[in-house]
Amino acid sequence: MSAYKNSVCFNEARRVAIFGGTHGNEMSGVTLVNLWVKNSAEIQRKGVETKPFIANPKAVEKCTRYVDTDLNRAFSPENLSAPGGDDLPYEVQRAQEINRIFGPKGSPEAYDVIFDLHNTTSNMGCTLILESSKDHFNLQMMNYIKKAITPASCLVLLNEHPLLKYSTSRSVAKHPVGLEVGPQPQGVLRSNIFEAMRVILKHALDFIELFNEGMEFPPCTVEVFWVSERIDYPRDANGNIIAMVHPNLQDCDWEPLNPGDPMFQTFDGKTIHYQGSGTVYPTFINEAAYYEKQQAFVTTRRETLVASAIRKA
Ligand SMILES: CC(=O)N[C@@H](CC(=O)O)C(=O)O
Ligand SMILES: [Zn+2]
Repeated sequence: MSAYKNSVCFNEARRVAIFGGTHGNEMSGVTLVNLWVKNSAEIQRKGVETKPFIANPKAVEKCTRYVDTDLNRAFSPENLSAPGGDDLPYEVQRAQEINRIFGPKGSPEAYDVIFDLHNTTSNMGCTLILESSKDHFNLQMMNYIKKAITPASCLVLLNEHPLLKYSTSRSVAKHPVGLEVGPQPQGVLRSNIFEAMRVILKHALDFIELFNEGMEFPPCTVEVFWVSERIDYPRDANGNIIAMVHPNLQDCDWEPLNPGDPMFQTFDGKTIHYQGSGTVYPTFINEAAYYEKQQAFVTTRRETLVASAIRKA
């Protein structure tokens, strides 16, 4: 039957959703999803039902990240089972609603794939975000997309960390995929960023169609950047920021940062150096939405993962 030994089987991915506006001020995803709600021809594929969906309509209306609390942190078991109805924060109510429509999270009824479209103010380019190093379906999808968009490139950020992982909107699906494209200011549309996002989605949906048609994908390797540490801005005793991202680091997402390299510049011009033990790859450098989260950037380690061959069950 299979051309490869140890091929991992997955069910066909028949139910796919594309979320835009999980954050209401990230305009590429909001705009693409609104377009596709009007006319979904571009995102339909044989044997797949793809649903475009505005995840946080109230935040989109106000062009703000969220109304009460960050929707992309709201899908914890506690929130999803919280009683309280109308008294709950808006985004917790919305998370419960999304979980009813696309989940329940962790159940066999859940959607197969959710693509969640985000923009960053950081100079990250095209970034696909995964939550598990063991999801061979998603790893194969990453390999397919990377090859398909050559000579353009996209990197894979793996957010699998006991403390830094958070409960995302897309985590409701069996195979959650984040797509983060930048740099783009909040509330702004840039054509290059919009088009880059659109192209990635096209290839991702092509992959799903091919998989459902029975194509087998041979074993491969995928380079990932594995989240390792959150770095906050230097602060005074009152919690106020006392330094900015150093000019040598600003916009240098994914470039190696070595012990001793400049990291921050204080308001009186002093340089603060990176004190880690080895080379890391910083990303989400100076992301606007992360000031409230006490995060100046996140460090990652570069690793090569092996993806097993996959085929449909
Ligand atoms: C800038 C931004 O919103 N980034 C996303 C990343 C993700 O989707 O995992 C977030 O913090 O929710
Ligand atoms: Zn976002």
